[in-house]
Amino acid sequence: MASGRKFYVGGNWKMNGSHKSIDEIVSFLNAGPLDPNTEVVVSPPALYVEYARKKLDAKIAVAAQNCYKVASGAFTGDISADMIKDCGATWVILGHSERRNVFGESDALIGEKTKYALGAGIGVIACVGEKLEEREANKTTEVVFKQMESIIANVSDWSKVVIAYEPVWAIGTGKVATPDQAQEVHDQLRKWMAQKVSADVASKVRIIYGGSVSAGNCKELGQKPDIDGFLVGGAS
Ligand SMILES: O=C[C@H](O)COP(=O)(O)O
Repeated sequence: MASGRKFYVGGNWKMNGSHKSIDEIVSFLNAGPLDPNTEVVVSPPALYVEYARKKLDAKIAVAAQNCYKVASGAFTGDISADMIKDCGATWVILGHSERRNVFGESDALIGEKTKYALGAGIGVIACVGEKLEEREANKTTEVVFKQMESIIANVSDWSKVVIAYEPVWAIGTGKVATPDQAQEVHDQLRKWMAQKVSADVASKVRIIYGGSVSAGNCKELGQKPDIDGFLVGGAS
């Protein structure tokens, strides 16, 4: 971490949890102590967003894991940014690799969702990342920049966006990117942002890393100058 960007740590619980397990995590988190220089956000499944929000201390923010691109309508099974806000959460994760690769979400749809969520007053954790075969074919930046194009075209307020670089090959595999591998992509992303958006936005936007982050490896990763936090799955 460097240059005044507040460290950001998100816990993405994915499709896991119950009232009982959430109660346990909430008591642990509420008991703290939390570093006041770190923004902490937890992301329960949608059904538990409001429950977690009501139980957690105000110093811990809540994020939904996904939402659709409009306020309401005939979209069975989905939720909107307006509903997330109504339930007291302030962030949404969009473009997670599981949404892209399991549910087939496109860059264009993720861009539209980003635009709508920001407009509705919800912050966006925008996820990008390459698959193993793309990294092995030296296409990491090509892939990540393409995913980013649809996001930057839809951002109205960069102070409400956190970028999560999550190499797909590192997610849930125990195969964490080395601090140098992650730093390299974060640095390239920040330079790309400086060119495509502005030097000011590039210097202020938080770029967090996700993919097999644990208590054991987070310290070394977090010391890299362009790693501004984490999106943690299993370990959260
Ligand atoms: O959103 C979190 C990422 O998918 C990382 O998951 P993981 O920590 O289980 O590898």
